[in-house]
Amino acid sequence: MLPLLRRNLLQGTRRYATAATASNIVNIVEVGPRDGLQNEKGVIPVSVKAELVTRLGRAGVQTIEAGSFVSPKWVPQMAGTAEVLTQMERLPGVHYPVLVPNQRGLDGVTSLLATQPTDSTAPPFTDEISIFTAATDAFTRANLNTTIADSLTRLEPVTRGALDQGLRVRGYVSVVIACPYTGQVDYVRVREVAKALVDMGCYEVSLGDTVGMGTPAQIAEMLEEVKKDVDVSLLAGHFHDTYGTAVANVLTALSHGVRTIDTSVGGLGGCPYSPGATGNVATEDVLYALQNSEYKVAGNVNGTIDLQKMVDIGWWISEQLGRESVSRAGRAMRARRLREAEVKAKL
Ligand SMILES: CC(C)(COP(=O)([O-])OP(=O)([O-])OC[C@H]1O[C@@H](n2cnc3c(N)ncnc32)[C@H](O)[C@@H]1OP(=O)([O-])[O-])[C@@H](O)C(=O)NCCC(=O)NCCSC(=O)C[C@@](C)(O)CC(=O)[O-]
Repeated sequence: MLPLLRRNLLQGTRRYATAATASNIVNIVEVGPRDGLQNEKGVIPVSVKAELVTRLGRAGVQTIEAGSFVSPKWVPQMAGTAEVLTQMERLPGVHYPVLVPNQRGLDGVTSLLATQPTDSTAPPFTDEISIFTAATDAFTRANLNTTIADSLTRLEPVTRGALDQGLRVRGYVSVVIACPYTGQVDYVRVREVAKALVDMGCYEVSLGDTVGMGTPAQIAEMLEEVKKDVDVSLLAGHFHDTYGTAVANVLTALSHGVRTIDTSVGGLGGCPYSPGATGNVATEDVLYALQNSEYKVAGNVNGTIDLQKMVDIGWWISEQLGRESVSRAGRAMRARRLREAEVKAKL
């Protein structure tokens, strides 16, 4: 326990001790620029991706997953992440994690960091990587071309290498409820993989309902299983909204002591290896749902994240992609604003 505690302190883990003493502060990890955009069919210019990250930072988001150092043959939309990191505005104290699947990905991050002038007072291009695996071999094969066991063996030296150069490491476990290839998932497997990632050195493990099929009852059961081996303060929830249960799943996770939630502005996204899955729960929907609740979302605009700005960003990026925002709160708030403007214009 002690080495783990020390490592988490070093890595600046999002903090509180146990569910019983959990604070009411909710941390948002905005994954729109990565999970949101990775599934797009068309090519998205680097300038648009960089502007998206910049806008999210200005809206008060404290952690923004900025892209991936993965094979462009596997996920073409994430090509150019190094350029995104150099072009976007980087704000002090804001984390910009990037997804890394292997040593080659970490080498890309290391090379980029080496180009940062040593006398620069600007925040680093990034201070965090995210590694990822899954709770089934079938999904791991589709996503990483290997098994769970091999992925963990590969990721161990990557994690060590990242920690050695002072980077924080976050872990993902995909398909924690259902797998698009093998169906219902064994939550014991989720617990084992999550524990392996924590033991490896991850300061936090994000549990992904990749397919977006999970119901609140299933999320609760899965979390209670994982919590047998992993302290809830080290867990995050990552819920896709395919069946419309994502906000309910967020509330369930919070009631089970989870205090970090991955969200995607405008409800962008899907997973290239989970056919039919829709985007992550929309950031705007989570911010809206948590208003006037016992929870307070952490952020850098008046101590929180600016919901109106997020609605505008959700619409802006959706229009860049040639469609409308799918955030329910984003749509309703914009419609209301337009209606009010019309009424005012008639006066
Ligand atoms: C891991 C590999 C590379 C294995 O793929 P592989 O084909 O077994 O690997 P390889 O070593 O044979 O490499 C294939 C080619 O990719 C290159 N390559 C190899 N590595 C890199 C790298 N890091 N960056 C750039 N290029 C790379 C490598 O050099 C080679 O190029 P070639 O010789 O053919 O020209 C591949 O499977 C991969 O990139 N997978 C990433 C898939 C991915 O990004 N999925 C989406 C993210 S996960 C997700 O969305 C779920 C999550 C996190 O959101 C949570 C949830 O919702 O559940």
